[in-house]
Amino acid sequence: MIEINNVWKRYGDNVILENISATVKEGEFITLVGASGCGKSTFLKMLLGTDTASQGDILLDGKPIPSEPDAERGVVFQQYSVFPHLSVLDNVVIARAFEKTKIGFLWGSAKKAARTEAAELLDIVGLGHMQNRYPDELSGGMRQRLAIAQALILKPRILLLDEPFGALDPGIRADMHDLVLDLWRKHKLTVFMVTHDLKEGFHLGTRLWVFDKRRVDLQAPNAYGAGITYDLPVGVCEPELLDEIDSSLMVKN
Ligand SMILES: Nc1ncnc2c1ncn2[C@@H]1O[C@H](COP(=O)(O)OP(=O)(O)OP(=O)(O)O)[C@@H](O)[C@H]1O
Repeated sequence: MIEINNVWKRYGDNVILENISATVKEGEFITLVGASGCGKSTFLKMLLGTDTASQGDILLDGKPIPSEPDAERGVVFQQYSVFPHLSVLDNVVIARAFEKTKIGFLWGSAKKAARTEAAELLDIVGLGHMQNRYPDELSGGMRQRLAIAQALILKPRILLLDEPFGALDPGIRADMHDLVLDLWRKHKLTVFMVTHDLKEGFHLGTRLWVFDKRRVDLQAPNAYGAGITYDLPVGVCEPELLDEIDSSLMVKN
């Protein structure tokens, strides 16, 4: 489904990502971990289409990934991306409205259908009872549920999650894990999720990627970028390897 071929990303002389190659099948759930600033978000942006590779290519079903975001790729960021002046329900409806009309407004039966669909999704993410409330009345976990509902109303095949639960308490995070795993299975999504938490990476999904620099020049710290140093199936990792990765990330984070 997705082929990443010798992808490099540079900003000026600063090499961020270096020679990344990987193949991802439909339905995989990949968690990405790596030191702060190593280029995980940049990588997600290239999958989303808001940033482009400096070299190499990313193919989706054999074709270059579209250079603009589209409904195939839904995204949820750590920073809440909700509209404060709209109700919870309208925040989900507007995501559909922008997709359909570019001006973010629906009429008649299209509006009714979008409202029904949005209400169903809010039930699924556990916000059915908050439909008429406003974002500032929601907790952090609830706002992330809302952001997930906004992404899902576009029926994406690929869900990109950039540290979506980083700001949440551990108990709420566990609930969100269950939600994301449930949605992944039910909607047969392909998921890429950035996390700072290696344990979260090993708990969720099917495959863990560790981003790190393979080579370092102390005189020129920006001369080399990060690659995928570990590509591991989730759940079968030796505890020693987990410790090894954990300590290498702790040194750099
Ligand atoms: N538009 C840009 N122009 C120049 N440099 C950029 C730009 N976007 C990101 N960078 C740089 O690219 C590097 C990687 O940033 P990125 O946000 O991808 O890292 P990250 O691994 O997601 O970090 P964190 O875990 O802290 O969120 C950083 O050094 C950042 O300053």
